[in-house]
Amino acid sequence: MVKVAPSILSADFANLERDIKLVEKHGADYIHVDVMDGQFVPNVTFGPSMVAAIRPVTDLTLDVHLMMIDPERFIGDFADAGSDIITVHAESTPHIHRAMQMIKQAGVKAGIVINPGTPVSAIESVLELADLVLIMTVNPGFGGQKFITSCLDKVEQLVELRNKNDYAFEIEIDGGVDDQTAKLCVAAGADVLVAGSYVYNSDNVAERIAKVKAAAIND
Ligand SMILES: O=C(CO)[C@@H](O)[C@H](O)COP(=O)(O)O
Ligand SMILES: [Co+2]
Repeated sequence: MVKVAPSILSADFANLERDIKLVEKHGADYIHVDVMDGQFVPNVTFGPSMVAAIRPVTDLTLDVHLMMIDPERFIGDFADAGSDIITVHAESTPHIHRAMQMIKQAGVKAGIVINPGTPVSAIESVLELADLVLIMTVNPGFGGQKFITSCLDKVEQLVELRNKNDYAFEIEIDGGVDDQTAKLCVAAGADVLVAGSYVYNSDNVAERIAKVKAAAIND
């Protein structure tokens, strides 16, 4: 069954502990933490102290998505804060291989992520280091945007590369996931689906998580 990673970007920041426990109770697999620096993306969110604050609140995997310029500067801090996966953008540093090495050396799972405008070929040389490959299906910076279907071609390419080379990374999709787009993601070969507004902007979080997971069963 596909894993679901609710993004706390769409949670109630004044009630974050409650909102994290709510999705944990209703079948979430990871907690997706969107870190934005106001430079790589036109929005500002959390730093390492937020990861440290939510670490004791949940046993779920903390899946930390760094949308920041030169993320190498903060990998140690995010690792020390209790991140389980740290994912860096290929577009965010000239030293992406070093950034991935640093994450692994810190004892954390290493993720690589590409924007809608970046091809899979840009990350082929670091796939051997990756525990997770994240495909953005919106331009990063905000929740609640429309899913860009053409990005799913990249998921199919990654499945092929993983098979051909015996890589072990999970394929995660982020942006515009709902009960309908989730079916397309699963059909393309995704293992983990981030869902922010679809899960949290609802009175029935349990049903929303169940509907995303059901995408794997219906297809
Ligand atoms: O990384 C990002 C946005 O940059 C995401 O993780 C969003 O938080 C997903 O939100 P929805 O598109 O699911 O509302
Ligand atoms: Co994200």
